Amino acid sequence: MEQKLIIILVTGESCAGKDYCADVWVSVFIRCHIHRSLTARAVSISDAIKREYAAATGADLSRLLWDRAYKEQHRPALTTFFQGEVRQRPRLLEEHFQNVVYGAVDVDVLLITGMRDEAPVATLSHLVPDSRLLEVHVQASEQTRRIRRGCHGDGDDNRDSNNNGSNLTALDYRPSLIFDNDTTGNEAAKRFAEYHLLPFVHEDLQRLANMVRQVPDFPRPGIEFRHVLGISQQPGGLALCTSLLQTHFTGDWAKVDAVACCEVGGFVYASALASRVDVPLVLIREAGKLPPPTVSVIKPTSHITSLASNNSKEKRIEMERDVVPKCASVVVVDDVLSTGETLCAVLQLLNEAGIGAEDVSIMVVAEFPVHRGRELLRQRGFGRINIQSLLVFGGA
Ligand SMILES: O=P(O)(O)OC[C@H]1O[C@H](OP(=O)(O)OP(=O)(O)O)[C@H](O)[C@@H]1O
Ligand SMILES: Nc1ncnc2[nH]cnc12
Repeated sequence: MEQKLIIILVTGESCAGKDYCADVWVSVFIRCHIHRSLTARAVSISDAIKREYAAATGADLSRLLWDRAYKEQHRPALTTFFQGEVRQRPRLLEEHFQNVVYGAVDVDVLLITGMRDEAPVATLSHLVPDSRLLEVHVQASEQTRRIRRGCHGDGDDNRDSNNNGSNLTALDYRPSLIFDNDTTGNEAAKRFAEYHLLPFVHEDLQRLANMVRQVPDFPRPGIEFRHVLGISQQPGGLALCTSLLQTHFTGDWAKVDAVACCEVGGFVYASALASRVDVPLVLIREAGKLPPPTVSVIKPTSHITSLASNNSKEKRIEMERDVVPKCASVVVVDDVLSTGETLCAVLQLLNEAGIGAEDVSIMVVAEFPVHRGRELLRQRGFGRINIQSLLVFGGA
């Protein structure tokens, strides 16, 4: 497969069925015929701490991994050990995550269970900048989980018992996808994977990626520029990109009131998409170009503009104040997400116009995780917004 590895973090409360679902999804990827032959594997990140605990205490590792009663006996000591390690090694999660990923360089799709940390895509994606990192949150009702707890284990581990109760309402961020795992059997999980996960390995995404020309040493030596806007200059490029933006959106276009975009790159893809889904545009321009009344905010320079020009400095952007009703549902579309400064400014501007983060989704054509845009958005209070990207690129 030419596309890079996809990493899916399968999260959720204990006994929601994370390990079960991860195994079902592995089999869906392996059997899918969209691609010639995909390899997929599920790995539990919490095995690492069990390994370290066994080495430190002499406990039997294979029984810790496979013998539920034995693991239960060791649970309090394992939890204390884990907490002590986290205190001494604040980057324990990153270390374990990287070890799991490096241990699976041979697979195309890696599913990681056993992770209970806040907003893992925002905090970890820069560590795997060439890969698409997704979080699928598996949830089940209290009653279902109680029944499952009685029947079988679900990879309950020290992270589970440490966790301060991550049900979705308590999450102050938004997982990429949510799977309701309340029914018995694997049919619903299979359908979920076919509908929501397989699109990420569809060849059309690779076709789109192939339309992005790489330009070495532009705009500065050492930068491998990806000409994302150039997709629209390729034969069929704009149509393909528009159709992928439409189909990859996890919301319902019928409930969207407007597509918002910031000049200049955003205008190209947002206009084509808005026309296709028949939704009006909200145009955001540099201050002084739109007629009053407007609202405006400061926009710091984007990553690429700050590299391109020595005297680049922040500007104001604005939109017409009454172009979209307050509390309307808005999808923000941009060509690139890199540092996230542009999207933060757009979200602040929408907020000035009466559109809160709860009514906004974001779609970008390409994301550069190395610049940690998702983390910036989260730190600025936009962590609950759904951000979807068609392409993921590493590099500077
Ligand atoms: O995440 P960020 O670091 O903010 O980068 C992303 C922004 O960079 C580019 O715009 P730019 O400001 O360079 O202007 P342009 O669209 O007019 O080229 C791109 O169109 C995005 O809007
Ligand atoms: N390498 C790159 N190419 C194009 N746009 C970018 N934005 C951030 N990094 C970029």
